[in-house]
Amino acid sequence: MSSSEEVFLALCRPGFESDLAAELTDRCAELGASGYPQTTDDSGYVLWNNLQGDPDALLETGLIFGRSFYPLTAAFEDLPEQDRIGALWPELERQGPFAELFLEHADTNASRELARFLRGFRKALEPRLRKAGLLRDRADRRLHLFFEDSRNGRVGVSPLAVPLPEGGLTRLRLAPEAPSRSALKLEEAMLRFLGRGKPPGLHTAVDLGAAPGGWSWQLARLGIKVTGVDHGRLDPRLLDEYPVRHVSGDAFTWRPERPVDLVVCDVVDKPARTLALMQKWLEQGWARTALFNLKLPMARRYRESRALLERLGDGLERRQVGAMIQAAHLYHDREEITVWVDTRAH
Ligand SMILES: C[S@@+](CC[C@H](N)C(=O)[O-])C[C@H]1O[C@@H](n2cnc3c(N)ncnc32)[C@H](O)[C@@H]1O
Repeated sequence: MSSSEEVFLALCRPGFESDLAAELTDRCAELGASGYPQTTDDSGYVLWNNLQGDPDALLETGLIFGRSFYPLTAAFEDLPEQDRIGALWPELERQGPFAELFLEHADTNASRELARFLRGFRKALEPRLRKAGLLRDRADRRLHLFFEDSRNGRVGVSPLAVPLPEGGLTRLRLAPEAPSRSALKLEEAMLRFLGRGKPPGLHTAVDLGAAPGGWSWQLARLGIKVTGVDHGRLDPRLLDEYPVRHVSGDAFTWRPERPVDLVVCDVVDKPARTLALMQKWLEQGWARTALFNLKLPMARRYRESRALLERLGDGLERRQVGAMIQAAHLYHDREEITVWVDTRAH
Protein backbone atom coordinates (compact mmCIF):
# COMPACT_ATOMS: atom_id res chain seq x y z
CA MET A 1 0.00 0.00 0.00
CA SER A 2 1.58 3.30 -0.99
CA SER A 3 0.42 6.72 0.06
CA SER A 4 -0.65 8.99 -2.80
CA GLU A 5 -1.34 12.32 -1.15
CA GLU A 6 -2.77 15.12 -3.23
CA VAL A 7 -3.85 12.90 -6.07
CA PHE A 8 -7.47 13.12 -7.18
CA LEU A 9 -9.39 10.67 -9.34
CA ALA A 10 -11.97 11.80 -11.87
CA LEU A 11 -14.09 9.34 -13.84
CA CYS A 12 -15.34 10.04 -17.35
CA ARG A 13 -16.77 8.36 -20.44
CA PRO A 14 -13.90 6.48 -22.14
CA GLY A 15 -12.55 8.60 -25.00
CA PHE A 16 -13.09 11.90 -23.15
CA GLU A 17 -9.91 11.79 -21.03
CA SER A 18 -8.23 14.72 -22.81
CA ASP A 19 -11.37 16.86 -22.45
CA LEU A 20 -11.52 16.09 -18.75
CA ALA A 21 -7.78 16.77 -18.36
CA ALA A 22 -8.20 20.18 -20.04
CA GLU A 23 -11.18 20.96 -17.84
CA LEU A 24 -9.32 19.97 -14.66
CA THR A 25 -6.35 22.14 -15.65
CA ASP A 26 -8.62 25.15 -16.25
CA ARG A 27 -10.83 24.73 -13.25
CA CYS A 28 -7.98 24.12 -10.81
CA ALA A 29 -6.19 27.21 -12.12
CA GLU A 30 -9.35 29.24 -11.47
CA LEU A 31 -9.29 27.97 -7.88
CA GLY A 32 -5.65 28.99 -7.51
CA ALA A 33 -4.50 25.35 -7.54
CA SER A 34 -1.84 23.96 -9.81
CA GLY A 35 -0.88 20.49 -10.83
CA TYR A 36 -0.95 18.22 -13.82
CA PRO A 37 -3.31 15.59 -15.20
CA GLN A 38 -2.27 12.03 -16.01
CA THR A 39 -4.29 10.38 -18.73
CA THR A 40 -4.41 7.06 -20.52
CA ASP A 41 -6.47 7.01 -23.70
CA ASP A 42 -9.83 5.24 -23.37
CA SER A 43 -9.19 4.38 -19.71
CA GLY A 44 -12.33 6.15 -18.48
CA TYR A 45 -10.53 8.17 -15.82
CA VAL A 46 -7.97 10.91 -15.23
CA LEU A 47 -5.64 11.38 -12.27
CA TRP A 48 -5.04 14.93 -11.12
CA ASN A 49 -1.70 15.38 -9.33
CA ASN A 50 -2.12 18.46 -7.23
CA LEU A 51 1.06 20.38 -6.45
CA GLN A 52 -0.26 23.57 -4.90
CA GLY A 53 -3.53 25.05 -3.66
CA ASP A 54 -6.78 23.28 -2.96
CA PRO A 55 -9.10 21.93 -5.67
CA ASP A 56 -11.63 20.63 -3.10
CA ALA A 57 -14.27 23.10 -4.30
CA LEU A 58 -14.58 20.97 -7.43
CA LEU A 59 -16.11 18.22 -5.31
CA GLU A 60 -19.08 20.51 -4.70
CA THR A 61 -19.44 22.23 -8.04
CA GLY A 62 -18.76 19.17 -10.18
CA LEU A 63 -17.22 19.06 -13.63
CA ILE A 64 -18.72 18.87 -17.10
CA PHE A 65 -16.70 15.87 -18.25
CA GLY A 66 -16.00 14.38 -14.82
CA ARG A 67 -18.60 11.92 -13.56
CA SER A 68 -17.08 12.07 -10.10
CA PHE A 69 -14.04 13.63 -8.50
CA TYR A 70 -12.49 12.76 -5.15
CA PRO A 71 -9.13 12.72 -3.35
CA LEU A 72 -7.15 9.50 -3.11
CA THR A 73 -5.54 8.41 0.14
CA ALA A 74 -3.54 5.42 -1.08
CA ALA A 75 -2.84 3.09 -3.97
CA PHE A 76 -2.92 -0.69 -3.68
CA GLU A 77 -0.82 -3.03 -5.77
CA ASP A 78 -0.80 -6.79 -6.19
CA LEU A 79 -3.38 -7.54 -3.51
CA PRO A 80 -2.94 -11.18 -2.52
CA GLU A 81 -5.78 -13.22 -3.98
CA GLN A 82 -6.21 -15.20 -0.74
CA ASP A 83 -6.62 -12.11 1.46
CA ARG A 84 -7.33 -8.88 -0.34
CA ILE A 85 -9.28 -7.50 2.59
CA GLY A 86 -6.42 -8.15 5.02
CA ALA A 87 -4.05 -6.18 2.81
CA LEU A 88 -6.47 -3.25 2.54
CA TRP A 89 -7.50 -3.30 6.20
CA PRO A 90 -4.85 -0.98 7.77
CA GLU A 91 -5.78 1.79 5.29
CA LEU A 92 -9.52 1.24 5.88
CA GLU A 93 -8.98 1.51 9.64
CA ARG A 94 -6.92 4.66 9.17
CA GLN A 95 -9.58 6.38 7.07
CA GLY A 96 -12.83 5.03 8.59
CA PRO A 97 -15.54 5.04 9.77
CA PHE A 98 -17.58 5.40 6.59
CA ALA A 99 -21.28 5.78 5.92
CA GLU A 100 -21.09 4.36 2.38
CA LEU A 101 -18.92 1.86 0.53
CA PHE A 102 -18.38 2.49 -3.19
CA LEU A 103 -16.64 -0.26 -5.16
CA GLU A 104 -15.78 1.37 -8.47
CA HIS A 105 -14.20 0.74 -11.82
CA ALA A 106 -13.91 2.61 -15.10
CA ASP A 107 -16.83 2.43 -17.52
CA THR A 108 -14.93 0.46 -20.17
CA ASN A 109 -15.96 -2.60 -22.21
CA ALA A 110 -13.36 -4.62 -20.35
CA SER A 111 -14.89 -3.86 -16.97
CA ARG A 112 -17.81 -6.32 -17.11
CA GLU A 113 -15.80 -9.11 -15.50
CA LEU A 114 -14.46 -6.70 -12.92
CA ALA A 115 -18.03 -5.70 -12.03
CA ARG A 116 -18.83 -9.38 -11.39
CA PHE A 117 -15.76 -9.72 -9.18
CA LEU A 118 -16.75 -6.60 -7.22
CA ARG A 119 -20.25 -7.96 -6.52
CA GLY A 120 -18.62 -10.93 -4.77
CA PHE A 121 -16.01 -8.75 -3.07
CA ARG A 122 -18.75 -6.52 -1.63
CA LYS A 123 -20.43 -9.56 -0.06
CA ALA A 124 -17.17 -10.35 1.71
CA LEU A 125 -16.10 -6.80 2.63
CA GLU A 126 -19.34 -5.13 3.72
CA PRO A 127 -20.14 -7.41 6.70
CA ARG A 128 -16.56 -7.20 7.93
CA LEU A 129 -16.59 -3.41 7.80
CA ARG A 130 -19.94 -3.31 9.65
CA LYS A 131 -18.77 -5.73 12.30
CA ALA A 132 -15.66 -3.66 12.92
CA GLY A 133 -17.74 -0.45 13.17
CA LEU A 134 -16.03 0.94 10.07
CA LEU A 135 -19.30 1.08 8.10
CA ARG A 136 -22.08 2.73 10.04
CA ASP A 137 -24.88 5.23 9.59
CA ARG A 138 -23.44 8.01 11.67
CA ALA A 139 -20.35 8.77 9.66
CA ASP A 140 -19.72 11.69 7.35
CA ARG A 141 -17.50 10.18 4.68
CA ARG A 142 -17.72 7.68 1.91
CA LEU A 143 -15.11 5.07 1.03
CA HIS A 144 -14.16 4.62 -2.62
CA LEU A 145 -12.21 1.53 -3.65
CA PHE A 146 -11.38 2.05 -7.31
CA PHE A 147 -10.20 -1.14 -9.01
CA GLU A 148 -8.12 -1.12 -12.22
CA ASP A 149 -8.23 -4.91 -12.05
CA SER A 150 -8.99 -7.34 -9.26
CA ARG A 151 -5.63 -6.71 -7.52
CA ASN A 152 -4.65 -3.10 -8.28
CA GLY A 153 -6.30 0.20 -7.67
CA ARG A 154 -6.77 3.19 -5.38
CA VAL A 155 -8.43 4.09 -2.13
CA GLY A 156 -10.34 7.37 -1.99
CA VAL A 157 -12.55 9.20 0.45
CA SER A 158 -15.27 11.78 -0.25
CA PRO A 159 -17.59 13.76 2.03
CA LEU A 160 -21.06 12.24 2.27
CA ALA A 161 -22.53 15.75 1.95
CA VAL A 162 -21.48 15.78 -1.73
CA PRO A 163 -23.97 13.55 -3.55
CA LEU A 164 -22.17 11.12 -5.86
CA PRO A 165 -23.46 8.01 -7.61
CA GLU A 166 -21.31 4.88 -7.32
CA GLY A 167 -18.90 4.63 -10.26
CA GLY A 168 -20.09 8.10 -11.32
CA LEU A 169 -23.13 6.50 -12.96
CA THR A 170 -26.81 6.80 -12.21
CA ARG A 171 -28.32 3.57 -13.47
CA LEU A 172 -31.89 4.12 -14.57
CA ARG A 173 -34.47 1.70 -15.86
CA LEU A 174 -36.67 2.57 -18.82
CA ALA A 175 -40.36 2.31 -17.91
CA PRO A 176 -42.31 0.23 -20.46
CA GLU A 177 -44.73 3.12 -21.09
CA ALA A 178 -41.92 5.59 -22.01
CA PRO A 179 -42.35 6.64 -25.67
CA SER A 180 -38.57 6.58 -26.32
CA ARG A 181 -35.22 5.76 -24.71
CA SER A 182 -34.44 9.49 -24.64
CA ALA A 183 -36.70 9.61 -21.57
CA LEU A 184 -33.76 8.24 -19.58
CA LYS A 185 -31.56 11.13 -20.61
CA LEU A 186 -33.96 13.74 -19.28
CA GLU A 187 -34.48 11.71 -16.11
CA GLU A 188 -30.71 11.61 -15.53
CA ALA A 189 -30.39 15.34 -16.28
CA MET A 190 -33.16 16.25 -13.83
CA LEU A 191 -31.62 14.05 -11.13
CA ARG A 192 -28.26 15.69 -11.67
CA PHE A 193 -29.43 19.31 -11.73
CA LEU A 194 -32.68 19.28 -9.75
CA GLY A 195 -32.64 16.21 -7.50
CA ARG A 196 -35.36 13.60 -7.09
CA GLY A 197 -39.11 14.17 -7.49
CA LYS A 198 -41.07 17.06 -8.93
CA PRO A 199 -38.87 20.14 -9.07
CA PRO A 200 -40.45 23.02 -7.14
CA GLY A 201 -41.80 25.86 -9.24
CA LEU A 202 -41.95 23.97 -12.54
CA HIS A 203 -45.60 23.65 -13.59
CA THR A 204 -45.54 24.37 -17.32
CA ALA A 205 -43.06 23.42 -20.03
CA VAL A 206 -42.40 23.55 -23.76
CA ASP A 207 -40.55 20.62 -25.35
CA LEU A 208 -38.87 21.69 -28.63
CA GLY A 209 -38.19 18.72 -30.92
CA ALA A 210 -40.50 16.55 -28.82
CA ALA A 211 -41.31 13.54 -31.04
CA PRO A 212 -41.89 10.74 -30.25
CA GLY A 213 -42.25 12.13 -26.73
CA GLY A 214 -39.81 10.63 -24.23
CA TRP A 215 -38.91 14.00 -22.72
CA SER A 216 -42.52 15.22 -22.71
CA TRP A 217 -43.56 12.02 -20.94
CA GLN A 218 -40.80 12.43 -18.36
CA LEU A 219 -42.06 15.93 -17.52
CA ALA A 220 -45.78 15.09 -17.75
CA ARG A 221 -45.50 12.15 -15.36
CA LEU A 222 -44.27 14.64 -12.75
CA GLY A 223 -47.50 16.59 -13.29
CA ILE A 224 -45.91 19.31 -15.48
CA LYS A 225 -48.17 20.56 -18.32
CA VAL A 226 -46.24 20.19 -21.57
CA THR A 227 -46.56 21.62 -25.06
CA GLY A 228 -44.56 19.43 -27.44
CA VAL A 229 -43.39 21.15 -30.64
CA ASP A 230 -42.35 18.95 -33.56
CA HIS A 231 -43.33 18.35 -37.18
CA GLY A 232 -43.21 14.66 -36.29
CA ARG A 233 -45.92 12.74 -34.42
CA LEU A 234 -46.01 12.25 -30.67
CA ASP A 235 -46.96 8.89 -29.19
CA PRO A 236 -50.82 8.96 -29.13
CA ARG A 237 -50.90 7.45 -25.61
CA LEU A 238 -48.98 10.47 -24.39
CA LEU A 239 -51.65 12.82 -25.70
CA ASP A 240 -54.51 10.70 -24.31
CA GLU A 241 -53.18 9.90 -20.86
CA TYR A 242 -50.87 12.76 -19.85
CA PRO A 243 -51.08 16.57 -19.69
CA VAL A 244 -49.37 16.94 -23.07
CA ARG A 245 -50.52 18.81 -26.19
CA HIS A 246 -48.84 18.60 -29.55
CA VAL A 247 -48.11 21.54 -31.83
CA SER A 248 -46.84 20.80 -35.31
CA GLY A 249 -44.34 23.61 -35.77
CA ASP A 250 -40.74 24.64 -36.20
CA ALA A 251 -38.72 24.78 -32.99
CA PHE A 252 -36.74 27.77 -34.26
CA THR A 253 -39.69 30.00 -35.07
CA TRP A 254 -42.54 28.86 -32.81
CA ARG A 255 -43.38 31.17 -29.88
CA PRO A 256 -45.48 30.42 -26.79
CA GLU A 257 -48.62 32.45 -26.14
CA ARG A 258 -47.75 32.70 -22.48
CA PRO A 259 -44.40 32.35 -20.64
CA VAL A 260 -43.64 28.90 -19.28
CA ASP A 261 -41.54 27.74 -16.35
CA LEU A 262 -39.27 25.50 -18.42
CA VAL A 263 -38.18 25.04 -22.03
CA VAL A 264 -36.41 21.83 -23.04
CA CYS A 265 -34.80 21.21 -26.43
CA ASP A 266 -33.53 17.96 -27.94
CA VAL A 267 -33.38 19.09 -31.59
CA VAL A 268 -30.26 17.73 -33.30
CA ASP A 269 -28.61 20.84 -34.75
CA LYS A 270 -25.45 22.92 -34.67
CA PRO A 271 -24.67 23.76 -31.03
CA ALA A 272 -24.39 27.49 -31.76
CA ARG A 273 -27.90 27.45 -33.25
CA THR A 274 -29.42 25.60 -30.28
CA LEU A 275 -27.61 27.95 -27.92
CA ALA A 276 -28.91 31.06 -29.68
CA LEU A 277 -32.44 29.65 -29.55
CA MET A 278 -32.26 28.96 -25.82
CA GLN A 279 -30.71 32.36 -25.19
CA LYS A 280 -33.60 33.97 -27.01
CA TRP A 281 -36.22 32.10 -24.95
CA LEU A 282 -34.56 33.17 -21.71
CA GLU A 283 -33.86 36.79 -22.76
CA GLN A 284 -37.41 37.27 -23.97
CA GLY A 285 -38.76 35.78 -20.75
CA TRP A 286 -40.61 33.04 -22.67
CA ALA A 287 -39.18 30.57 -20.17
CA ARG A 288 -37.55 31.01 -16.77
CA THR A 289 -35.45 27.88 -16.96
CA ALA A 290 -34.01 25.82 -19.82
CA LEU A 291 -32.61 22.33 -20.21
CA PHE A 292 -31.07 21.34 -23.52
CA ASN A 293 -28.42 19.36 -25.37
CA LEU A 294 -25.44 20.78 -27.19
CA LYS A 295 -24.08 18.37 -29.79
CA LEU A 296 -20.27 18.34 -29.82
CA PRO A 297 -18.97 16.49 -32.86
CA MET A 298 -15.58 18.23 -32.81
CA ALA A 299 -12.22 17.12 -31.41
CA ARG A 300 -11.75 19.77 -28.71
CA ARG A 301 -15.02 19.17 -26.96
CA TYR A 302 -14.12 20.80 -23.64
CA ARG A 303 -12.82 24.02 -25.24
CA GLU A 304 -15.87 24.20 -27.49
CA SER A 305 -18.28 23.59 -24.57
CA ARG A 306 -16.58 26.22 -22.49
CA ALA A 307 -16.70 28.79 -25.32
CA LEU A 308 -20.40 28.10 -25.91
CA LEU A 309 -21.32 28.36 -22.24
CA GLU A 310 -19.35 31.59 -21.87
CA ARG A 311 -21.14 32.99 -24.89
CA LEU A 312 -24.47 32.14 -23.30
CA GLY A 313 -23.47 33.65 -19.95
CA ASP A 314 -22.17 36.86 -21.57
CA GLY A 315 -25.23 37.16 -23.80
CA LEU A 316 -27.65 36.83 -20.89
CA GLU A 317 -25.60 39.25 -18.80
CA ARG A 318 -25.66 41.87 -21.57
CA ARG A 319 -29.46 41.67 -21.49
CA GLN A 320 -29.33 41.83 -17.68
CA VAL A 321 -30.73 38.35 -17.24
CA GLY A 322 -29.03 36.82 -14.18
CA ALA A 323 -28.62 33.09 -14.57
CA MET A 324 -27.07 30.03 -13.02
CA ILE A 325 -25.62 27.83 -15.77
CA GLN A 326 -24.58 24.19 -15.22
CA ALA A 327 -23.50 21.58 -17.73
CA ALA A 328 -22.68 17.89 -17.63
CA HIS A 329 -21.61 15.12 -19.94
CA LEU A 330 -24.17 12.62 -18.69
CA TYR A 331 -24.02 8.85 -18.87
CA HIS A 332 -26.77 8.98 -21.51
CA ASP A 333 -24.92 11.67 -23.51
CA ARG A 334 -22.56 10.55 -26.23
CA GLU A 335 -21.14 13.35 -28.39
CA GLU A 336 -23.09 16.02 -26.53
CA ILE A 337 -23.45 17.73 -23.20
CA THR A 338 -26.60 18.67 -21.31
CA VAL A 339 -27.04 22.22 -20.06
CA TRP A 340 -29.30 23.56 -17.29
CA VAL A 341 -29.99 27.30 -17.00
CA ASP A 342 -32.02 28.82 -14.18
CA THR A 343 -32.89 32.53 -14.27
CA ARG A 344 -35.19 32.40 -11.22
CA ALA A 345 -34.04 34.37 -8.18
CA HIS A 346 -31.02 35.80 -9.98
C1 LIG B 1 -33.65 13.37 -30.91
S1 LIG B 1 -35.27 13.61 -31.43
C2 LIG B 1 -36.11 14.04 -29.97
C3 LIG B 1 -36.46 12.91 -29.08
C4 LIG B 1 -37.33 13.34 -27.94
N1 LIG B 1 -36.64 14.24 -27.01
C5 LIG B 1 -37.85 12.16 -27.17
O1 LIG B 1 -37.54 12.07 -25.96
O2 LIG B 1 -38.58 11.34 -27.71
C6 LIG B 1 -35.18 15.13 -32.28
C7 LIG B 1 -36.51 15.62 -32.77
O3 LIG B 1 -36.32 16.96 -33.21
C8 LIG B 1 -37.22 17.18 -34.27
N2 LIG B 1 -36.79 18.36 -35.02
C9 LIG B 1 -35.68 18.53 -35.77
N3 LIG B 1 -35.65 19.79 -36.28
C10 LIG B 1 -36.77 20.40 -35.82
C11 LIG B 1 -37.30 21.70 -35.98
N4 LIG B 1 -36.66 22.63 -36.70
N5 LIG B 1 -38.47 21.97 -35.38
C12 LIG B 1 -39.12 21.06 -34.63
N6 LIG B 1 -38.66 19.82 -34.44
C13 LIG B 1 -37.50 19.50 -35.03
C14 LIG B 1 -37.21 15.89 -35.06
O4 LIG B 1 -38.41 15.78 -35.80
C15 LIG B 1 -37.09 14.84 -33.94
O5 LIG B 1 -38.37 14.36 -33.61
